Amino acid sequence: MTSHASGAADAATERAIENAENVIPLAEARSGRVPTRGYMSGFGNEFATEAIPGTLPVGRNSPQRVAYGLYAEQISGTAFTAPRGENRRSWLYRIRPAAMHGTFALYEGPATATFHNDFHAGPVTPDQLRWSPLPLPGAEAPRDFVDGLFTVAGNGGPAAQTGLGVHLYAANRDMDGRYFYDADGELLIVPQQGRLHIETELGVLDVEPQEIAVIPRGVRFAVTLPDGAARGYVCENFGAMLRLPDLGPIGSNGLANPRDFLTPHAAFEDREGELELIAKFQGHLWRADIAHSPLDVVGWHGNYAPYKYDLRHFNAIGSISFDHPDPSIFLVLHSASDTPGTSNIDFVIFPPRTLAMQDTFRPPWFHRNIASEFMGLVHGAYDAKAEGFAPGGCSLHNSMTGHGPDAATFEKASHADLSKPDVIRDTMAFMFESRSVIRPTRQALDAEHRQRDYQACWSGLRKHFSPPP
Ligand SMILES: O=C(O)Cc1cc(O)ccc1O
Ligand SMILES: [Fe+2]
Repeated sequence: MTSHASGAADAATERAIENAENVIPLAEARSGRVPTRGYMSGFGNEFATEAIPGTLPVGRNSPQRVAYGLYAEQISGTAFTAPRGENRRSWLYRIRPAAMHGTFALYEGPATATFHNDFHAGPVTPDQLRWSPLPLPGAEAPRDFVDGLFTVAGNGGPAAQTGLGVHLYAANRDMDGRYFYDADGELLIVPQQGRLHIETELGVLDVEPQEIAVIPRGVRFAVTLPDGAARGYVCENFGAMLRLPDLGPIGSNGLANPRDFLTPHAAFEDREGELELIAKFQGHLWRADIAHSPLDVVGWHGNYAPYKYDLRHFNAIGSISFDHPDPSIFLVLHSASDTPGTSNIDFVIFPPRTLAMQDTFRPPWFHRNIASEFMGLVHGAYDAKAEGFAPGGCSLHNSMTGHGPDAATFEKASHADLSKPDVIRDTMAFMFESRSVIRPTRQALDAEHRQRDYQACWSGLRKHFSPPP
């Protein structure tokens, strides 16, 4: 595969390529020979990046002829007339426009049955639910990132443009010659095991467990697995794009800091062949032939772009007096709803931190919330669950369903020595929280890896009541 200069390139183009100091071709990126390929720092910034210098037009977006014979194409992620502070769009300068592909037909592959938005219209159980990790596929039935997706739960949908899909992935095959885009939702990818090398139209994201990747609606990408196998979680956001929360009295720093969000430089491949484009559109998967790689954007500018973030950079803020605060202090990103303060999705993490609160039950309290909570564990142990919540596993506590520390955690924390701080190391749990009930899918309820005895973790809570005589 060559990454630049197709046979049709004219002499000026060849010269520009030879002289380029900033050429970051996808082939080299893929080979790992550009380890510090580099990202651009900031959240939602107006970025400008070109893999071949001179690609971006100056002073306009759509000149009569784009440099090097490229096509100009806009991708918008918000309404044209959205307020300036929320408006998201990018201009791509590419070898061929996104319009060029074969006719779509419904996809018929492993993911057809497992990756969808059928959030089970029937009665939804108010029980607490928990699952062990999704097993990795065997060598006899390899799955790539798309075919390895398994929908656990969700609400709303692409037609309503609100809600979320909660998916797991377990994969052991590269997407080779196969490209995917999701028109239904923005994808928040939370790797749990194995690195992901994500080549997108707008550049390459390399993510490892404890980092996240966000791919906006519509952006084409392919995933390869440097470690041979990978497992993790995906939140498909049907609503407003994820953004950083306001900080209120915390001030101008803290939680996830904007400079730690990284957007890739432009990188492209100039590849032709019998390739495949998979689209997710209105809850179904579609497939089309495509005779060239759609990852052919040589330069782009704008604020609609994929990014990654290392959760270990999260600046956790907590109580330094007493009481365990609400988990909203751990909010990384949220998708707003039409009701102020009530998110479509809150993405919350429980990172390493020190608990020093006095006269306080330090782990999460027993509670029932109006919001619904899907939790996953990327690494280590979670401080509300002594056993059973394994890395790669997940739990679902829907609206007004009682939950909290298991019996072992309650006994231990009720008698802990509070004169010393608890230094919680080596942990990374997270929550996709939603204002609406997160409806488990039929396949998740029936799955072998569902822990049907989950409620037993609270059955050992003894009666301690001893009223005064
Ligand atoms: O259920 C959970 O473990 C998540 C959670 C954590 C916390 O510290 C307070 C409330 C809450 O829902
Ligand atoms: Fe909770």
